Amino acid sequence: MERTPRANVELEKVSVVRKSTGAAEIVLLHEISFRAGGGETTTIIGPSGSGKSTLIRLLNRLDELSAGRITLNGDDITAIDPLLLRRRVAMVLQKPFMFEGTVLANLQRPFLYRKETPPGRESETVRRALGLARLSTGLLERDARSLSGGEQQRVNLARALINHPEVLLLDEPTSALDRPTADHLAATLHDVCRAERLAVIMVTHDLRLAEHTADQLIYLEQGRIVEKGAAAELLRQPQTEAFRRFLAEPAWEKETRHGN
Ligand SMILES: Nc1ncnc2c1ncn2[C@@H]1O[C@H](COP(=O)(O)OP(=O)(O)OP(=O)(O)O)[C@@H](O)[C@H]1O
Repeated sequence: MERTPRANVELEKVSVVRKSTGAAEIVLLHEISFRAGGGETTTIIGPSGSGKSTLIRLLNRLDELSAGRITLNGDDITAIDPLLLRRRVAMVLQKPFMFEGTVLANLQRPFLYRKETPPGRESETVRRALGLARLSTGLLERDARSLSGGEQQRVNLARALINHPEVLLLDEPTSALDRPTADHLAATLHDVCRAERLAVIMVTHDLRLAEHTADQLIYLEQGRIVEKGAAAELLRQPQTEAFRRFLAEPAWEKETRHGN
């Protein structure tokens, strides 16, 4: 079977500055630097409005940076065609999004979009994607919109993985799911990341998800990295008062995203 190449995403002093409604400029991200490697999960946490979604959206060019550089295996991502980039850097959003039609039609969608022959229900491509997302083949003919939230999020994951991406971006992947479903998805993500040697970069408010899946943890406040390091260590022993306070807030993992 095809082996996904080991990815290496590197951000060097990445800043994002936008004009606010007046003439003033606002800094959404300030000189963010980190490396995310294949087979590892990098989890980004921080208070609402700290820039987490902006950061993750830079990585497949849904947003553009103002300064600095992002490379994928050494190549500047601005030099990669955005459609090709999004094939290499797949994304799963907070709310599952299902196109009209069956689960199979949803999995075939990326191929049709690129005007390629879609893989059939018996193909290795479809079976592999279902297997990675831990979905049963019995669901293939079901109307995708009739599935439960957890099943839909797994179809999203299967659709994201069907093109053998090198990087998987996840923006609050469990926030629309109940606790047991979220825990199952977390276990799946952990296994997929290791098995496919994917660089997983995830934004979450879910402390359990961070504890169970993160290798590297990044804590953002007001667009700046406040803490960065091995997740298990940082969660056990925060280095800054700001992060300690954030972790101690009882409500932070229950908070849901607004906007975007
Ligand atoms: N294009 C833009 N122009 C001006 N301000 C923006 C723009 N996009 C985002 N912002 C602001 O930048 C800040 C960071 O937004 P972002 O969505 O990245 O935060 P977040 O950490 O993901 O927040 P949450 O956890 O609430 O989703 C917010 O204050 C937001 O209102």
